Amino acid sequence: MSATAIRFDGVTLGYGRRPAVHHLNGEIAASSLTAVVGPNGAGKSTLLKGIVGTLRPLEGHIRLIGASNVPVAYLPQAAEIDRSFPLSVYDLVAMGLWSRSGLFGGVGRKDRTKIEEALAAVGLIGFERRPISTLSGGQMQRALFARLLLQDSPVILLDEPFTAIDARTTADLLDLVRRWHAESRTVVAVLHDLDMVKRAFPKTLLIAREPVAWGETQDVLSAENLLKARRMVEAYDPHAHECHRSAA
Ligand SMILES: Nc1ncnc2c1ncn2[C@@H]1O[C@H](COP(=O)(O)OP(=O)(O)OP(=O)(O)O)[C@@H](O)[C@H]1O
Repeated sequence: MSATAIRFDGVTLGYGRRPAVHHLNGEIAASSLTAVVGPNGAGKSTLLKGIVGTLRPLEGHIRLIGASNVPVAYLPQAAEIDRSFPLSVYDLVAMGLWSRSGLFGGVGRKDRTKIEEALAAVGLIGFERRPISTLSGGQMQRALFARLLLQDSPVILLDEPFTAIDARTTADLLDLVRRWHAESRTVVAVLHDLDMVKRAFPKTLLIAREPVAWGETQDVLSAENLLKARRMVEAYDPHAHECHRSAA
């Protein structure tokens, strides 16, 4: 696994001309396990979309350092996934191989073994033929984690992966996150459960439209920083079109 860092240079991300996240400079270290936290509307999902590349920065650059042309594995928020699409669990999980084999690469014997291993790792053996529309929220999240396993990417981004998921499923999926970290992948997760962040995520980026604190989790999650983040989001003018502050 080639260790990959994520570098931000003067990054502003937004929609139209409206900035949602700005003044972002720094690096998510290769092989680190980082939580992104902040109040609602702080720009956490926007940041992940910028790293994946579905949202291009209005200013500045986001670069992956260490891996060239490797697709980032990305789990969007559950609300963004269309579950009415007629797809079986097996096919959903197999899609994880597309980034490597291509859409029309076909699924060979080795691939079938990998798919079965991924289904076993998330406890979904026996669910292969089930349409995804019939899965519970937790089962769907297990299937999506199996797809991430097959993507085998050095960079994995998770947007609120444990929201509305029961304790057992959360524990199982958190074990996979720990496994990815042990394999030296760079893992970034948007989370709201600060107790979980303190327990399981060594690094944290606290944002409120711009970075408030970034570093060791125990330093970042101080009462003072959390209050500052809340006030910054509350004070933010949603109608502002441009930011006149220097990006430095
Ligand atoms: N597609 C979009 N078009 C226009 N504005 C958007 C779009 N997506 C997000 N925004 C705005 O960008 C800002 C940041 O949103 P974002 O979803 O990144 O926040 P978040 O920190 O992930 O919030 P939450 O914790 O509620 O999921 C918000 O003001 C939001 O309304």
